[in-house]
Amino acid sequence: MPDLYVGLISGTSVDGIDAALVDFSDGAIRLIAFHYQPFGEELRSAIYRISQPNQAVHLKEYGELDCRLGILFGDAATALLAKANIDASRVNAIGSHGQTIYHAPEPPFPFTLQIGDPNVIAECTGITTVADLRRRDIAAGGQGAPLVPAFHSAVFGDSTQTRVIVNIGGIANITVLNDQPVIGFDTGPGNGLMDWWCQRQRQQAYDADGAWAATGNVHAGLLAALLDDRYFRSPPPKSTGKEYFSSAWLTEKLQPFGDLPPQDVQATLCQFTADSIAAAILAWAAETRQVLVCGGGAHNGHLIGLLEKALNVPVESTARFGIDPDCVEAMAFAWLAKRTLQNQAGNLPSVTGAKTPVTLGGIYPGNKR
Ligand SMILES: Nc1ncnc2c1ncn2[C@@H]1O[C@H](COP(=O)(O)OP(=O)(O)OP(=O)(O)O)[C@@H](O)[C@H]1O
Ligand SMILES: CC(=O)N[C@H]1[C@@H]2OC[C@@H](O2)[C@@H](O)[C@@H]1O[C@H](C)C(=O)O
Repeated sequence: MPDLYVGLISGTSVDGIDAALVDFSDGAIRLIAFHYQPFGEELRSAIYRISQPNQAVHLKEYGELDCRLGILFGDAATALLAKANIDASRVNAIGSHGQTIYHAPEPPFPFTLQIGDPNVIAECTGITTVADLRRRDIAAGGQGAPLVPAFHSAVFGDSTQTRVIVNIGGIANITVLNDQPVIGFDTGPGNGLMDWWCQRQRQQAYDADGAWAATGNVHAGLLAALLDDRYFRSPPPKSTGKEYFSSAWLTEKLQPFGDLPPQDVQATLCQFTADSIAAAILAWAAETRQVLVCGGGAHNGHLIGLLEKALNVPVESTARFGIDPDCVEAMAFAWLAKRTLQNQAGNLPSVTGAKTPVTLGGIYPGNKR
């Protein structure tokens, strides 16, 4: 009998909702269906606005967006199940990450905030919904992120060699898997700054395949300035977000290089992303011969080429292990929901820095009585 869970996430790129239907029966992890529901421009801007550091936000605006996203997450789950021709009553639970609008794990009052009201998701779908999956880890002294390394370990773990999983979303993170406790942390910007520059200069959501970056020249001075940041010098556990690596951060870094051609800036940002990921891998898994990439950055051939060059190791897609690179994060939240319902820990203290493993999230019951 299938053991079905749905995972839902909208990541830091704020492009839309990824929804995955996963079957965990017989100890396997099988993707049954995937659905992507893009956000419209107006919604993206509303999310951007509310996520700005130092932005005054009316509680009404916040509450409405929380509800609106709850409806959209519920719709995405419903569309996913329709695609798979699966009745909601057959799904054990939804694991919903929601949309991160702020991540500030620093003391004295660390917090992280994901919205997309799980009450609404449970009510719309009738399916028990597990959400708010980061804050218990923070309460236990952790960063609340990244959470996906535990899933990477379950799916890609191999104790005979060191394997590194790299997720390149808006922010990038790595997971180091071998016979030692899992290491995992955010390395810094993924596609986020390249996206912002591309949108500003070319009114395009992103630089497809890194083709525009490939036309520019890397500027050594700007590259050095970008890499000169305390985040890269600090050891894990660590996590970051677009609140830190923001457009304001980039604007300040660009200031002394005001007259650079825009394509050179893009080329340098792409090199910066590759170099900051490579430096993290070389610092914590220098021996690795196997690097697997997932997240949207896996489709940026120019970026992957730069990463391969910096590491001198082939960089392959997680597809090689049967997992579509665009589905990994959503599948992870299906997996985390199952852990929570079984009262099993979802965090890895070796990754997040939490004092103990903890069962993550809140449970919002569905309407199966
Ligand atoms: N064909 C492509 N060429 C280049 N880049 C691409 C391509 N397809 C997707 N991307 C990049 O991937 C991004 C989306 O990646 P993804 O969905 O993994 O991010 P996310 O999940 O929102 O982020 P995070 O993992 O930080 O939460 C896009 O914004 C774009 O920069
Ligand atoms: C706070 C937050 O939403 N963090 C994201 C973000 O996007 C990538 C990276 O930064 C990672 O730490 C995390 O997402 C994945 C799903 C994680 O928790 O592993």
